Amino acid sequence: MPSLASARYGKDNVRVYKVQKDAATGVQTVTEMTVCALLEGAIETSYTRADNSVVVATDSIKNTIYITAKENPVNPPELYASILGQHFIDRYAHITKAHVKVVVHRWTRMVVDGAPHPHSFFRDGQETRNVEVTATRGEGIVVKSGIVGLTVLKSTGSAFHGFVRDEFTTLAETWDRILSTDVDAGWTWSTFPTLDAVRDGVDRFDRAWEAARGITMKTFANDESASVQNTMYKMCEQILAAEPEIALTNYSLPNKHYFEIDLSWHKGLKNTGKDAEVYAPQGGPNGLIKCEVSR
Ligand SMILES: O=c1[nH]c(=O)c2[nH]c(=O)[nH]c2[nH]1
Repeated sequence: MPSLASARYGKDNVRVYKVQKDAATGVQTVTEMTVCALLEGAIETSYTRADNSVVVATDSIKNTIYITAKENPVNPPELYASILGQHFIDRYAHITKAHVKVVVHRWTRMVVDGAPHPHSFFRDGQETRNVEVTATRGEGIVVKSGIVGLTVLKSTGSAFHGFVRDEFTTLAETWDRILSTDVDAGWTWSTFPTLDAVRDGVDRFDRAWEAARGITMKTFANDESASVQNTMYKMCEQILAAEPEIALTNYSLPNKHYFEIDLSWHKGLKNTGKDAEVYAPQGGPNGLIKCEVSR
């Protein structure tokens, strides 16, 4: 006899834009985000017995996402996601858990003739600021923050040697290689018992995002990297040190390979080792290195 092992449902890919207008100065500030909200609770009968009386329509969930954005701050995204998640478990007695994901897209203010423009912005890269919140009745609010899609490259200052050599190995050891990745970094906060606890000291979220972004770039740039594994661990250690309320940090980093090209067949051109200048960037396969570091 089959039984429903788990279920959640809601609205995904809800695109939201909010503008804040400073009437005194005329300066406008914009936020664009993509929101997903999924609910769990006593909803089994909607799956097993066609009982829609327990279903908050996904259309209503979408409306709630807009209304919550209108009536509350959308920054920092950790606060907006927590307000939205808490709303669903407060409002519907049979909903016990709400999962909210917010992806914030970059709109960076233009500088025109040396001055910040009051209402014009540009997309400076595909990097997003991501937040995943789970609000559970009686258990508080779990918040995970992150950076996704920050593409970085260093042209030297990276090595990889001393790895296992056996009959499966063709890779040469290297003391100088290109290192490039798309940063996916996360940091999970100690569970907040209430929404008020999220609100108290709300500055922690922007501070941590700035710190994590800075640590990621500075460590990537300055570390004489022995491997992706070791460099990412150093990043995690520093993020934990920067914010006492962060319980866990994680990275997931593709190793985007750049292969040397032997051009010696053409007029003896030297383009390998210390003479390497022209490389072939690879699509795939790529390495994929992950870790989580807790206190
Ligand atoms: O930093 C690296 N870590 C690896 O595990 C690995 N494996 C590989 O082929 N190249 C690399 N580089």
